[in-house]
Amino acid sequence: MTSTAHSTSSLPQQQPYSDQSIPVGAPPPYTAVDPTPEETTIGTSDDIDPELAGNQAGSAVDSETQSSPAMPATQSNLHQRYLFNIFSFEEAVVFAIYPITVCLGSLVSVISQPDTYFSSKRNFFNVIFVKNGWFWTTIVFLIHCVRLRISRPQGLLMRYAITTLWWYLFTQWFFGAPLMDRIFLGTGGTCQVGDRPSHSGWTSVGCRHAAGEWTGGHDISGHSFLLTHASLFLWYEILPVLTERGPLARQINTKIVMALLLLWWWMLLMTGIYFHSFLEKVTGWIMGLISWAMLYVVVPRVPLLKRLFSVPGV
Ligand SMILES: CCCCCCCC/C=C\CCCCCCCC(=O)SCCNC(=O)CCNC(=O)[C@H](O)C(C)(C)COP(=O)(O)OP(=O)(O)OC[C@H]1O[C@@H](n2cnc3c(N)ncnc32)[C@H](O)[C@@H]1OP(=O)(O)O
Repeated sequence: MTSTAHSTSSLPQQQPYSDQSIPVGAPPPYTAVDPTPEETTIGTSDDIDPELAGNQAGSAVDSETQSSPAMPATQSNLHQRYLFNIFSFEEAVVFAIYPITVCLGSLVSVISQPDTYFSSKRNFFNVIFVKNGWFWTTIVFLIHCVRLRISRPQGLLMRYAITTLWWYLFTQWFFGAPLMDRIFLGTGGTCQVGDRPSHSGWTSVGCRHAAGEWTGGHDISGHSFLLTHASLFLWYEILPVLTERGPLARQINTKIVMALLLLWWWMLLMTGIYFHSFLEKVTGWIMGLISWAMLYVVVPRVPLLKRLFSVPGV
């Protein structure tokens, strides 16, 4: 995600993603306006369809090795990065949304906790959407992907696989009980049925089935985790499309992704107001950063991994 300066005399149509409706030979919609010999593009060459890139995509231009010190000041400012070179401006904003929301929700909860539709665990959006949150995130991610024209989809599949794996290990199964339940039990938590610890209470799901009370340990907020984890994944996949402001950004597919992101944000705010302690929500948020940090912060800085995962926007 570093700013890139490609010599585009041989790469006239590099773009992060291609719209299938754009004819071959049409002007490149996702390159910087006012192209210069040192035109700036967003996206890895691995994502580019060779058809649209004039069969030059295979020549894998590495954005880090190609960064030109001679890049015009106006363009380099446009792609300025912040905080140890981790964030572009848009990424910093997206990243900040979630800790701010957790803090805001927690602040509201201290002031007052009004009884509303969303204070009920049985509310429609919780039961249908968040409780099946990875399913919906997957569907919406597919909706985003089907309109992209990507020459080598392995990177995209691997990014989804890693993100899914971390969700699975943390919330569903980690060689037995999921990580979030192991942390709860390891910090002194038990499943109390009546006044006795239950033997079926090795997982929060098992405890619920035994009509027990999951109590005593550090109960990391699964909602805080899932909503942060899924949102950062979707944001980082869609940001290159949004920041280019091309035709893809106006497609219904983009709007569907944004609608789910809005719902995830709202539900995180509700979690902030009505559920868990502040520390449990903060640790949920931190755990929700792990695969994002790996895929979108570490991977782009290791050339081999960067090529393997072809992270968009990098
Ligand atoms: C050219 C290509 C073309 C391709 C075309 C292809 C087409 C293909 C078509 C189709 C393919 C489809 C493929 C799909 C594949 C999908 C794969 C999957 O992913 S399947 C898995 C789905 N499973 C999930 O998604 C589970 C997600 N849920 C979880 O992980 C957990 O439930 C989690 C982490 C969300 C929460 O766990 P907690 O609820 O037990 O724990 P806490 O968050 O700590 O909450 C404690 C209590 O507080 C409430 N709470 C917290 N925040 C709340 C809030 N905001 N509102 C209400 N209640 C809240 C909770 O409800 C909970 O209550 P209480 O214990 O249940 O009674």
